[in-house]
Amino acid sequence: MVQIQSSMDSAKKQANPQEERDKEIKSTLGRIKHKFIVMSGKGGVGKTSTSVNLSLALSELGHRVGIMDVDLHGPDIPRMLGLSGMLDLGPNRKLNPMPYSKNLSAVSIESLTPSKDDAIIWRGPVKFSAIQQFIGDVEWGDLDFLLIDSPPGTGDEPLTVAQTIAEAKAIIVTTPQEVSLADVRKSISFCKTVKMEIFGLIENMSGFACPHCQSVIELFGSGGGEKTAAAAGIPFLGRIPFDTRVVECGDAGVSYRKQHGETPVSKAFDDIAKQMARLVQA
Ligand SMILES: Nc1ncnc2c1ncn2[C@@H]1O[C@H](COP(=O)(O)OP(=O)(O)OP(=O)(O)O)[C@@H](O)[C@H]1O
Repeated sequence: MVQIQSSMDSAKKQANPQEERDKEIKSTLGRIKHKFIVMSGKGGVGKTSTSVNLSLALSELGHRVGIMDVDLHGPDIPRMLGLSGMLDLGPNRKLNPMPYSKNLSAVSIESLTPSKDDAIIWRGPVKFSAIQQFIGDVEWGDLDFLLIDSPPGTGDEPLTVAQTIAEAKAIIVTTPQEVSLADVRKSISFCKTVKMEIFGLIENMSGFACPHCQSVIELFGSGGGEKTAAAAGIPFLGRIPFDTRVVECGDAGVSYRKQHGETPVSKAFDDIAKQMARLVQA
């Protein structure tokens, strides 16, 4: 937290820190066209993998994309993108995101801690303040899409994003099993309570795409996400099959689409990215 702390040092901020922070957040967000928070009711459903692969797909369509995690307890974005190191402070004392490619850059709360294995133990109000500061202190420049990966559930992190970025829309990720879908309904209720628009729902690990014959086996069932979305009256964005190579690529920090080209998984992400681009224009 050294850099983030130092950017708070000006006398002006000390005079009225919240007002100054609100101004910084407004100016940072003013240059970002579409902001999304990627949520899930339950852990391990592939929310971070979805955020990363969707960001890659959007950036390859030519959109300028930023990806950020506010998962203070398990920030995995840099690892999945093969990025490491600390964030730099720019000349205006703002944090520079880590470039991944021409169109994609990333920031993670992890990049502010000296060791990747350091656990962050913060309580609600401290988290709220740190996340707000983190959002305001990043110099993204002009972006078409910002994807914010939040921890599972409906705790402080998604609440802070909802309260800080009024125009953020939620993308909810689920797996097809009933146990995940029950938690999705809690996420839907959370969004309604905090008045955050739900952009859509994605069903991940929806069938197993056999790497040998490319046929799809319904591992955890399929279609529950679409039914849940229809029942809640929210858009269904698509299904992503289970593919063991997603795990290998995520663990190795390499891009799935670069490594494996056109597969049912890359096609699913491409289709969702195209749909997102189309829907935000509508
Ligand atoms: N479509 C998929 N096919 C196969 N494995 C997947 C798929 N999506 C995600 N995974 C794997 O599932 C595991 C959990 O994924 P991920 O970390 O993205 O979930 P998460 O919802 O962000 O978890 P967390 O609870 O940490 O927030 C990872 O090992 C990831 O590689």
